[in-house]
Amino acid sequence: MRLIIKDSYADVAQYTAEYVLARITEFNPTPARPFVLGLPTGSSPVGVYKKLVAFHREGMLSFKHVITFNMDEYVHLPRDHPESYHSFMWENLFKHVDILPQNVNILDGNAKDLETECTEYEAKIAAVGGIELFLGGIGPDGHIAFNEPGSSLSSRTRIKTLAYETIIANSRFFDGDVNKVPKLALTVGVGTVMDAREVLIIISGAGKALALAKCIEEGVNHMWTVSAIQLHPRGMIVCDEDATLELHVKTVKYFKSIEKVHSLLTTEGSKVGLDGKVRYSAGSK
Ligand SMILES: N[C@@H]1[C@@H](O)[C@H](O)[C@@H](COP(=O)(O)O)O[C@@H]1O
Repeated sequence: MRLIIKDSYADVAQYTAEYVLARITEFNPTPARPFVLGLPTGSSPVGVYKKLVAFHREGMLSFKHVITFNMDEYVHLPRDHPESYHSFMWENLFKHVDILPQNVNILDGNAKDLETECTEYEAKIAAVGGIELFLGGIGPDGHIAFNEPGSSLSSRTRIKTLAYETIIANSRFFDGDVNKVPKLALTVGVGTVMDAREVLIIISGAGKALALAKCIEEGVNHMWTVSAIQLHPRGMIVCDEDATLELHVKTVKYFKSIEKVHSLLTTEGSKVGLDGKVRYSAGSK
């Protein structure tokens, strides 16, 4: 697993958006071979979405052949409620880019039969060949999507009762009133996220520091569902310095050194040696 540590949230957003841009660009999606992208809501991806919109406006990125699947949605919150995840996604990303509405998939928390809605969601993901890249965030208790502590690490899309801690955390979007926060949600499972060919989790702020430490320095554990990423062949966490507060200095230095060596292997980085000295200048043999 890669842990990329950036100075600030702004750098996390920039890095993640550039990563998504690069992956879609190199995939070169077509109608017959679309790029399938998993997406989160919450404050963590907001800066990423702003950058993706900017790339689109600059003509660098098209969503024409991108199919998206969102992670989750509240149950029985009207779709047009300002805090529904439908509203969030259209406001923050979809209405600003050229995605085809029929390519947007968000669980319907008002479906007549919620269980069927979940089963069909999994079937839809499978029908388009699975998810290429799943972006995610986490809650302070280390949950991905709405996979609260204790969720099975092989769980699939289903109805989930929210943990009290999550209800409190999300009350900031509902006038600070816990009573207004829906208590149930539909969510992809940990297994659904981990089935993606690549998983990138954004973690920022001191409030997520304990969860990051549990995920990086301890074992895979259903009480910190994000830790399942340790088993993923292409898992990556992009975090800011604040989120590293609970990590050992040794851990932070280790992952930073890995990224330093990694950047040396790229064309740009290869001009500078591990000692920081320029090995050759552009144009030299
Ligand atoms: N279901 C969502 C998660 O998918 C999200 O990762 C989390 C963190 O939100 P934020 O990024 O605002 O901290 O919020 C909710 O619980």
